[in-house]
Amino acid sequence: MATPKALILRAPGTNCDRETAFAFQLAGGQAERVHLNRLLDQPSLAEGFQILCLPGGFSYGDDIAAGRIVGSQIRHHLDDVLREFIDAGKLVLGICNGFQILLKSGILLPDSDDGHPPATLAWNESQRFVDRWVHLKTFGDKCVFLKDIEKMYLPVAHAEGRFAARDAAMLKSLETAGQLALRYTNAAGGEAAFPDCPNGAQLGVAGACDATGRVFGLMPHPERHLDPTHHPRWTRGEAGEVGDGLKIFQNAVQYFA
Ligand SMILES: NC(=O)CC[C@H](N)C(=O)O
Repeated sequence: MATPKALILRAPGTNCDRETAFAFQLAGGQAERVHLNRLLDQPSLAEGFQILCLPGGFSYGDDIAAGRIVGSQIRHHLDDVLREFIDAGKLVLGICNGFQILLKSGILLPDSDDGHPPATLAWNESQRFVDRWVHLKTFGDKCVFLKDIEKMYLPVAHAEGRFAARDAAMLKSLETAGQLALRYTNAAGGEAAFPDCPNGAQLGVAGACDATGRVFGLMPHPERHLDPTHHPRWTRGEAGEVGDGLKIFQNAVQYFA
């Protein structure tokens, strides 16, 4: 098919939309930044795109909770549009604030029977905004965006990133289903304690996908490690040939090849 097009959905306070659009272009796709109000006004706009991406930032100033307001807008006004998008075999990616939105909207994980989300991203255990580079490891092969990726080194920058399922049974069922696809590790690839796990997430979860593997949210920022020179120690020869984050965008674009 023709080059896939990514809709980068931005809202007041989004601050990673340009970098994210650039990432999709670098990966061989096309990208257009679309304001949430435009999509609310004209939901059929989504039909012209194959990928929908919610980028990072502080949408609506993180008021009430990070991602809550855009999450509610989607829940009440765009749920059908996104469901149709996903049912058509298309891809949805949420980065950091986008991951928070995907969980709060019920798009990534369907609500439990009592109408509440089965998992959320709570305040970091430290109660502080954490901004650092983290080691990551993938689990299973369900997630389309993580195809052929084993590990990555990416930056995180968030205050509300602690993945928490509502109870142990839910956590277990997500784990068994292979949906807890991305986890923090220490530098040796082992289990991560603070600060390698920057937020106290259950099982060190850094990213999760839906049951189809085509909807994925992650706390780290792949768009901030596209080029080897983004690596904090590239001058010491520690970076690879390309930035670790690029592969996620390439996987999305190549999915439609
Ligand atoms: N980088 C981001 O997207 C930050 C997300 C959100 N504003 C938080 O601090 O948790």
